[in-house]
Amino acid sequence: MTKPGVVLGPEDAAVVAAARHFSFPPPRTTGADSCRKLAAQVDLGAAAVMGSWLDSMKASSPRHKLMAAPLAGAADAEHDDWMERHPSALERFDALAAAAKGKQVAVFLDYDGTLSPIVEDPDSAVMTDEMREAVRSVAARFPTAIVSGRCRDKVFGFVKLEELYYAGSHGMDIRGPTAADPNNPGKEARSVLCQPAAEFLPVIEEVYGALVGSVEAAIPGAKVENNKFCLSVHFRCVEEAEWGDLFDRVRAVLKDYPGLRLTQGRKVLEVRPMIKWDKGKALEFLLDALGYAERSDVFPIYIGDDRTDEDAFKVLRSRGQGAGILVSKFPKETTASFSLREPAEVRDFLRRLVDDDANAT
Ligand SMILES: O=P(O)(O)OC[C@H]1O[C@H](O[C@H]2O[C@H](CO)[C@@H](O)[C@H](O)[C@H]2O)[C@H](O)[C@@H](O)[C@@H]1O
Repeated sequence: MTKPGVVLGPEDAAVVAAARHFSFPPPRTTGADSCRKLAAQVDLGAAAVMGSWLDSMKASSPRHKLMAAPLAGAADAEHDDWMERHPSALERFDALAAAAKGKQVAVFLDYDGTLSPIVEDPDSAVMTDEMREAVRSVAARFPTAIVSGRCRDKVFGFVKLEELYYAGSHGMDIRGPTAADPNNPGKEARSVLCQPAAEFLPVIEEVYGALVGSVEAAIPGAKVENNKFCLSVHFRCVEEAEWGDLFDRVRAVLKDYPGLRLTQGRKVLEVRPMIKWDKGKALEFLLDALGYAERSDVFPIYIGDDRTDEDAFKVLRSRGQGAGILVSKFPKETTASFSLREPAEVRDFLRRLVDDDANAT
C-alpha cells in the first residue's frame, strides 16, 4: 500500500465511502471533542450507584442470542443496522485499501479477543501459529505494535515477535522492537520507552497484595492479575450472585487509594492509576515515535475488541486518519468504522493487507 509519490487527500477516500452509510474515513472533530469523556471508565467517585456497576458488569462480554422469535427478529434488524454502520473490514477491504493507497500504513493490534480468543483462564490465552505468522508478515511490511492491558512481558511471552512495538499495561509501558527493523536491516533496534505511571509501581504492588487477600482468597473463581502498572480483577469464573460482593470488596480496598481508578473490560475490573493515559494516548505516542505525528499521508489501522480500545478509535476519529476496526460478533456502541467478527477474521484481514501490499509493489 505504500507507493511513494502517490498521495491521496482525505477527499479521495471520502469519495470511496460516499455511497455508504458508515462514517469512513472518520471525520475530524473539534478540540472540545477530544476532551476525554472516558465514558466506559467510571471513576470510583462516580460509581456511587452500585446497581449501575452490576448492570455494566453483566454487559461486559458478548451477549448471547437466545430469544423468542419476535425478539430474535428485532435483534436481526438491530444487527443489520449496526453492520451497515460498521461494515466488515474484510467485505469492504477494497474500499479500505483504496483509502490507504499511497499512504504509510501502520498497524496497531490489541491482544485478548483480537489476536487470541477469549478463554476462561487468562494464562491460557495463547495465539495460534497461523496468527503469529500473519502478524510477522504484517510487521515485515508496516510498523506494527501490540497495545494491550496485559503486562508488557506477559503479552510478549504470548506473541513472541521481537520486531514489534509493545505497549503493555493499557499503554503505560511502551517499548520499541528488540530486533532490527526488517525494512532496514542495517538499522539498530529502537528502544523507545515510555512509562508515564512509573511512580505508581509500589502502590500497585501494595494493592495487588490487598486484592489477592480480600477478593481472590474469599470469592471462588475470582482471580487478580498483576499487569505491572495496573491490575485486573477477573470475575468470568465467579457465580453471578457473588459479583456484588466482589465489587464491594474491590471498592473497599480502593477507598484508601484515591490515586487509583476502576474501569471495566470483558468480565474484568481494571485498577489503574488516575492519570490521563490510555490506549489512545499510547497510539499518539507511538505515531509520534515513528515520526508520523505531523504527517497527513499516514494510515494507522487499529484493531481491538474491548472498551479500552475505544480510546484509540477516538484518536483516529479525531485525527481524521486511518481505520478503527472493532472485533465483535454483536452490535456494540463503538467509535470504530469497521468490524470483524473474531480473531480468525483478524488473521484473514492481516493476510489480505500483506497480499495487497505485495501485489502493489
Ligand atoms: O487489552 P487486551 O490485550 O485486550 O487485554 C485486556 C485484558 O485481557 C485479558 O482478560 C480478558 O481475556 C482473558 C483471556 O481470554 C479472559 O479470561 C478475561 O475474561 C478477559 O477480560 C487479561 O487477562 C487482562 O489482564 C487484560 O487487562
